[in-house]
This record gives sequence, C-alpha cells and structure tokens, in this order.
Amino acid sequence: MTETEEIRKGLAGVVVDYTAVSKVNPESNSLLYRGYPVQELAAQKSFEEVALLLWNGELPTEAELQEFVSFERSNRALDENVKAAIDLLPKNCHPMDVGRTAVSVMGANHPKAEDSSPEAELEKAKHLFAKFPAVVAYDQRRRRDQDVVEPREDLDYSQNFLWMTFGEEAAPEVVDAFRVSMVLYAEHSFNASTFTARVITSTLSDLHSAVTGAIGALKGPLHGGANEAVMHTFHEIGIRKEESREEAAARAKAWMEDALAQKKKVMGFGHRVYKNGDSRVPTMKAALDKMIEYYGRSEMLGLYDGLEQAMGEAKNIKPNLDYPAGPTYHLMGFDTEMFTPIFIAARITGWTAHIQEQRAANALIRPLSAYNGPEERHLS
Ligand SMILES: CC(=O)SCCNC(=O)CCNC(=O)[C@H](O)C(C)(C)COP(=O)(O)OP(=O)(O)OC[C@H]1O[C@@H](n2cnc3c(N)ncnc32)[C@H](O)[C@@H]1OP(=O)(O)O
Ligand SMILES: O=C([O-])CC(=O)C(=O)O
Repeated sequence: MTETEEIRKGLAGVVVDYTAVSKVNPESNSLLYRGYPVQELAAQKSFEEVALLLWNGELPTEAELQEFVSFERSNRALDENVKAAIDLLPKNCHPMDVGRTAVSVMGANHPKAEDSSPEAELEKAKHLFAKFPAVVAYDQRRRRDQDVVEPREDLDYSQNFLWMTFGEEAAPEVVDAFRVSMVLYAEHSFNASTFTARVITSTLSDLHSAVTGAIGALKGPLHGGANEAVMHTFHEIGIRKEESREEAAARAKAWMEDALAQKKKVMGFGHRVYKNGDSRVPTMKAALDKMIEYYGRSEMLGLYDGLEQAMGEAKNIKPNLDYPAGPTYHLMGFDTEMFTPIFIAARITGWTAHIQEQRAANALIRPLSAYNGPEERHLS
C-alpha cells in the first residue's frame, strides 16, 4: 500500500487513542460520560456534579460536591485585568474572540500556570469553570451597553449564569433548560476542539494554552459555531411571531429545498460520527419544546420542523445538538453570537478532563503526511 492510499482525510474513521472520559456509540445512538448515559445525567444531575464526574471519573459524594460548589461560588468574579483586556477589544468583535482572549489572560494570571501536576491541573480546570460564565455575561452586556451584573453566591451555576447575563432571576423552567444544555454540551470524545486541546497538551504545553486553542477550533461553523449558524438560518428565513406553526413550517421547508438545490451545507445537520441521529438531540429538543411553550412561540417550532422535515426528505440527514440548542438560547434572550461562547463554558469540563487524560499517558501527537509537491530541484 502506498503512503497516499493510507490517507484518511479529516482522520475520518481513524482511532487515535483510548479515552475513558466518554463513549460515543453511533450504533446504539448513545453517549456515556464515564459510563453513565447522558440522558440520565441531564434528567437528574446538576452541571456541577457532571463536571466532577468528568474530571474525577466518579460522581461526587455530598461532601465533595459541597466543597466544589463553595469553591465555584466564591471564584466567579472576573479579574480586573481580564475585564481590561476585554474592554480593549472592539464591542462588535466576535464573542468567541473575547472568550479566547479571556482564557489566555486567565492563564497568564494563574499562579500555577506552568504547574502541570494533576492537582494543579484540576485546580485550573475548576477555576476556568467558575470564571468563564462571567466572561460570557460581561461580553453580552457590554455589547448591549448595559452595566455589569456581579455574581451572586446564593445562586447555583445555571441560575447565576442567567442572572449575570440578564440582570434578573430566571424562571425555574428556563434555568432547567439551560442546565440541560450545559450537561449535553459538556463532552463528546475526540471532536475537533478536544483533539486540538490534546494535540497542544501532547507538546507538554500548559492547560490554558490547550483550552485557548480548543476555543479556536470550536469557533468554526462545522463544529461549535453551528449553533450560531442555525440561528442565522432562522433569521434568514424570517422569524414572524404572529405566524402559525404550519405557515412557518411551509416557509422553512421551501427555504431548505432551495438551499439544497443550490448544494448549500446547512449548519446544524449532519455529524462525523452519528449517521443516524445525534444521541443528544431528543433531550435538547424536549428542552426546546419547554421553552417554546414557556415563551408561547409555536412559530419557532414551525421553522424547526420545516427545516428538519425537508432535510430528512431530501437527504436523510439528521439534526445535531446545535440545531435545538440555537433556538433555545435565542428564546432565552442571548444574542446569536453568544451561543458558541456558552458552548465553551460547558465544554471546558470535557476539554480539561481530556487534557488530564492526555498528560497522564502522553505521546507527542505528530502524524505523517504524504508529500505531493515538486520533485527535488536545485538552485542553478
Ligand atoms: C457540536 C458539533 O460540533 S455537531 C456538528 C456541527 N456542525 C454542523 O452542523 C455543520 C454542518 N454539517 C456538516 O458540515 C457535516 O455534517 C459535518 C462536518 C458535521 C460532518 O461531516 P463529514 O462526516 O465530514 O461528512 P461530509 O461533510 O463529507 O458529508 C457527507 C455528505 O453529506 C452531505 N452533508 C453533510 N452534512 C450536511 C449538511 N449539514 N447540509 C447539507 N449536506 C450535508 C455532504 O454534502 C456530503 O454529501 P456528498 O457526499 O453528496 O458530497
Ligand atoms: O463529536 C463531534 O465531532 C462534534 C460534536 O458533536 C461535539 O463536539 O459535541
């Protein structure tokens, strides 16, 4: 076999390493975090408990959970120089650029930045977990010329995230839908951003560098950026609050047929691993349905159904997690560009669990390439 024949573009189908963090099984359409089905975790556990499960391999005891909750609640405020760095960025720059910059500055601030012991790595992961929501909230509010809302220690992670962003306590239904989205977004084996984090870690670089790189990979619309792109599609079709579900569905269907006729890729559909539907979609769709009911916005369901149905009929390609997540965040009131930074806040858990795992059994990640440039030649 020649070198060229061995090439698998995009590493499709290539098994690169072991992982004990999560199992994505396209045959059974399931996703397990450390052995637990993600649907069970989304139904019964807080995001804080899921984070500890991903990092430690086991669900926390009550005492472990309380210790972490108290650490998380007391470490939420942004450092002054993180705020200052964000303020130097244009208000209309992409919020993913803000998130990437903020994590980089947090790394420079951290006293254990260069300490890669398991204890220091875990401490840094928890620190990022606690602080990143304030980056999203700060940026969302600065984009709207609103004053900063300080974190509140009497609220849990999801309640406080929404409080800092919108300056009011969210209804329990909204908090729960948000929590579910964080649990579902937390981890997904060797996706592009996690793999990026592992590649960076494999050079023995530091945790914040790995997370900063992962954010860059997540930004693209073929990966995390798709949740934002889904909402751009909804806006392009046109969201008309007064419209019936059926009318909205018909317009969405026509839009999709036209897009596919033009051979467009429609973000929020398809997946590298799942070919028969994303294991997380039914749970996220149920959360979206609750938000649609809560906000009384059945026309959004029409748009959702119309696109899904037309894509299914034309190409049999199913929605991925970004498809129901985008409209859910829209209904909650986030600007469209803030959706992928929310994904960062969730995926910090998975990324940092993988960074720990990579470090514990490291090998430099350095594949080969088959050269197809000019034959050897010489300067005359
Ligand atoms: C949380 C996440 O990151 S989930 C993923 C989020 N990304 C998106 O939603 C982006 C849109 N989807 C896609 O681009 C793709 O489905 C990917 C990148 C996610 C996976 O792609 P791959 O496994 O590389 O498959 P690939 O892109 O080759 O698609 C296979 C075929 O399905 C088509 N296809 C796949 N997804 C889509 C889509 N969203 N819209 C239209 N056609 C699609 C491709 O055009 C291709 O058709 P062809 O064989 O006629 O050329
Ligand atoms: O696994 C992937 O390739 C993308 C994905 O769904 C995720 O990262 O959640």
